[in-house]
Amino acid sequence: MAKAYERKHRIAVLGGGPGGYEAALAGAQLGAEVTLIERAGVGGAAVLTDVVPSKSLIATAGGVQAVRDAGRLGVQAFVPGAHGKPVRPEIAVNLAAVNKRLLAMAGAQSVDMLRSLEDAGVRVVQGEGRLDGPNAVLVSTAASGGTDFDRIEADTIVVAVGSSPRELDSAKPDGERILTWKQLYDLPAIPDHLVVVGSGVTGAEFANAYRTLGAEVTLVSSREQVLPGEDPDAAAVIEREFKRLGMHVMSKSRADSVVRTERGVLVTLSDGRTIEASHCLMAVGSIPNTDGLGLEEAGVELTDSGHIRVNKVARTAVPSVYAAGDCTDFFPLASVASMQGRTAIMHALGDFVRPIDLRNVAANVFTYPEIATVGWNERTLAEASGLAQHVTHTVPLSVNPRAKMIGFTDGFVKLFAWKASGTVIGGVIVAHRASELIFSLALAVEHRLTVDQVASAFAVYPSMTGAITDAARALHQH
Ligand SMILES: Cc1cc2nc3c(=O)[nH]c(=O)nc-3n(C[C@H](O)[C@H](O)[C@H](O)COP(=O)(O)OP(=O)(O)OC[C@H]3O[C@@H](n4cnc5c(N)ncnc54)[C@H](O)[C@@H]3O)c2cc1C
Ligand SMILES: NC(=O)c1ccc[n+]([C@@H]2O[C@H](COP(=O)([O-])OP(=O)(O)OC[C@H]3O[C@@H](n4cnc5c(N)ncnc54)[C@H](O)[C@@H]3O)[C@@H](O)[C@H]2O)c1
Repeated sequence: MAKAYERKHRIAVLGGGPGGYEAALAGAQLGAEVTLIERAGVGGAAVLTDVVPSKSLIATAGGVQAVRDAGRLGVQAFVPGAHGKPVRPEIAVNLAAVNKRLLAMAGAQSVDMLRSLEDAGVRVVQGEGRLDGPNAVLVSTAASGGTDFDRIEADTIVVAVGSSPRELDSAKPDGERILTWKQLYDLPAIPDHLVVVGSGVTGAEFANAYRTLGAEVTLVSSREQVLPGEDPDAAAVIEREFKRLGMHVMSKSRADSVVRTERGVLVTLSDGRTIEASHCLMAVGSIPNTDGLGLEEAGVELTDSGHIRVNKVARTAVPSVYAAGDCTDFFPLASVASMQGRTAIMHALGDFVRPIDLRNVAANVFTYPEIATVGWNERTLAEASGLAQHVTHTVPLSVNPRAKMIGFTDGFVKLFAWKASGTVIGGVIVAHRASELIFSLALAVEHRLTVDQVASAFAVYPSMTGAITDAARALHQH
């Protein structure tokens, strides 16, 4: 057998979502022999069932919202009714057509990604994989015409198997009326009344989108405020907006059970109250797909929740096994999965590696308005109180000229900086398309710019980014 340095480094990647995809591409780019094993489709849950379909549905809801908001700018639509009296036309959404469009888009993106892998020289094997010790993967390929078990030996294994919706025994999804977020795209029409259980990011995004598309929506939120993981001021703006949209928000309420009735569903809360509705979406979190993968047998350490423990370069407790994405104990975000996948391979192959700093991750909640965040936040700063002192400033969008012009003033830009040095350490933007505005703050946080450096960059006039430079200017220390 050739010595390790005389032959190509062999990499086996388990799972083809953002984590596995990026790992495989990076491996091929660095000259390794890469095999990627995927049981469903390249792109993973991110492309096929989670990020791409949900953000496409939200884009349609955004279209509806834009038509409704046009009145604020003086745009009116009417058709002549009886006796020439103007009648307002109704907005109609053909959900079957919307779902068809977004599933086609997701499928096409998966095919594009498969082609990119193949063009890069990655061998893609369709099948269900599991570890056979720290240097081999067993793949069941019978369903796709291969041998029952292929054994792929590897110098490095990257596990990127993602996660699945958490299911409650007392509220089992049936794919028709009681649904996980993966089953929403079979709906032929907008539900009459959708109960959304769980007000984390997934629940909040879907509740917002379906309400905007015309469904009656009840959001069952176990906490005092929706979006408990977000900046409290930002979550308050969203909750206000939900109520303005006519959503029923039931705070401090837990769903005990959800059952089918003749006409729909019956949701029973832990305090005994009940809600009758046509459909129920369960958005109560995820569990990692790490069961039965031979991980612990190979020496890989898991947390109590079944997530794979990894360090900042995505390495597990076993030197030859790395892990990326939702199956790890890092943030469950597509961008983080990709970064972990790339970092794992660069580390394994001895290339330049920058350890991942979770604090610098930019994230976005695709509600209307959106909440974009990066860096330190009020909670992490409170936990670290006494260690360091910070200053903060908030600019409401109601004073931003561009926001006023486009008729959208419900939001703000909040900046955090160290008091002594003026270094920007975090920010929150609540705005229409906040996801497109946060990058400037992500750059500032990642590269430790000071508030004065941010303030001295030109922002276009008029623009929402003007609120970022305004906030930075307000934090100038003299
Ligand atoms: C509704 C929703 C919306 C979201 N929106 C966003 C967003 O806007 N932005 C964002 O950054 N994140 C978003 N996320 C999170 C994002 O989807 C995940 O962080 C991302 O999918 C993680 O990528 P991954 O590579 O870890 O796993 P996945 O995308 O889950 O891919 C894992 C792959 O592994 C395969 N697999 C599993 N087990 C095996 C096995 N034994 N053998 C072979 N293959 C296997 C699966 O088939 C799957 O294709 C959203 C999540 C949800 C639920
Ligand atoms: N825009 C995005 O980037 C995006 C979108 C969706 C998800 N995600 C990722 O997925 C992660 C998980 O988000 P999530 O919302 O799916 O899960 P989550 O675990 O963050 O939220 C689930 C919520 O459901 C509540 N809950 C649990 N059981 C309940 C019950 N019986 N009744 C009422 N409420 C109950 C929990 O208290 C929790 O607040 C996010 O942190 C994010 O990283 C990202």
